[in-house]
Amino acid sequence: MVILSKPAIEQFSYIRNKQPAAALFPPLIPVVDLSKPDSKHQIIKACEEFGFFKVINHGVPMEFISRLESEATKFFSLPFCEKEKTGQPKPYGYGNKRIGPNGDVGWVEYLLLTTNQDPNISTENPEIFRAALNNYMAAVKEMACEILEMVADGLKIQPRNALSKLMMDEQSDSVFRLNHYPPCPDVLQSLNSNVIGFGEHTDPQIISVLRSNNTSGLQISLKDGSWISVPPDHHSFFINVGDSLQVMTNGRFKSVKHRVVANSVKSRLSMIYFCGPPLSEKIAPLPSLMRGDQQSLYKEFTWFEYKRSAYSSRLADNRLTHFEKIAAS
Ligand SMILES: C=C1C[C@]23C[C@H]1CC[C@H]2[C@@]12CCC[C@@](C)(C(=O)O1)[C@H]2[C@@H]3C(=O)O
Ligand SMILES: O=C(O)CCC(=O)C(=O)O
Ligand SMILES: [Fe+2]
Repeated sequence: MVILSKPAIEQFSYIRNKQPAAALFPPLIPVVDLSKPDSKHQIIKACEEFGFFKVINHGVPMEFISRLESEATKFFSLPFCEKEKTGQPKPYGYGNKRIGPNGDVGWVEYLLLTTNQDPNISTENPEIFRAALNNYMAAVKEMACEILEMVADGLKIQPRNALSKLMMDEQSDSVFRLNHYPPCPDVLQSLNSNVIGFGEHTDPQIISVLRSNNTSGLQISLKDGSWISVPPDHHSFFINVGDSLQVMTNGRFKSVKHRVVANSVKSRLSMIYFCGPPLSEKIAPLPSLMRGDQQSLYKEFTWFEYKRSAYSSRLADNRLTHFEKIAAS
């Protein structure tokens, strides 16, 4: 049995201030069936209202998903000293509890990988892990590309690949993350508060494509500041609008604030493909979305500049505000 001393208990973050609870009947998370002809309109609506939606009939073979899940489970079950051999996430590698370089602490361990280089994961059979990763990432990338083309279509942006080409570019700075949230011992879950698995934040990229096992924990924040739990569904994917897409739509879409709370019984395993543009890409509202003399709400910046700023500010900060033009008073 593991006995946790008081200082060890105190180092984790809890949800202290209870935000307004979502209404008695919280809104249902939009579900987009990618095989339906009107899915682009549903995507636009969901991006405007929630910055978040679930996709079904996505075309990613269940076999690819299960294989990667099983490889990731094997990896996270290794003793710490084995996992550590993968190297720290500087920027890519194995991380434990410290979420990113800022000292934010979560009840989580993870592998952070780049999507355009074979990773060096320390497992018994790295070749099998790599093959599972490559199959999964290629299929998810294709689906993400299709979704971004539907977004462009739905917004009447020309050409259709104006958004998708950024993540399809050879130089795209996309990242892939495997998160493992072990069951959190009850001693850490004090009355009325939950241990944080991953602190609240928005994803800085264009969109993120998330798949998890059947364990709950993911929550999204609604426009009124309340939080709702996302019912897990291991057959589907969840799409987050990221900060970059908020800027490219000049604020018409909002990036979704989300977090993960620890579960006391089951472990949660999530795999997330973060679709990023090339580092040198200018992140700015798409010209075809700007009507008449409409101005950009944001200053000019590149993905490199935004990423640097996101990594140096703390998780919960509304980091896009540094890039907003100050409204004339
Ligand atoms: C505290 C952190 C940890 C960061 C950077 C910084 C703020 C936002 C985090 C994320 C969140 C989305 C995925 C990720 C890969 C990203 O791009 O931004 C994460 C990154 C990391 O895990 O390194
Ligand atoms: O693990 C999850 O379900 C979400 C984690 C997350 O938001 C992230 O890694 O950016
Ligand atoms: Fe996230």
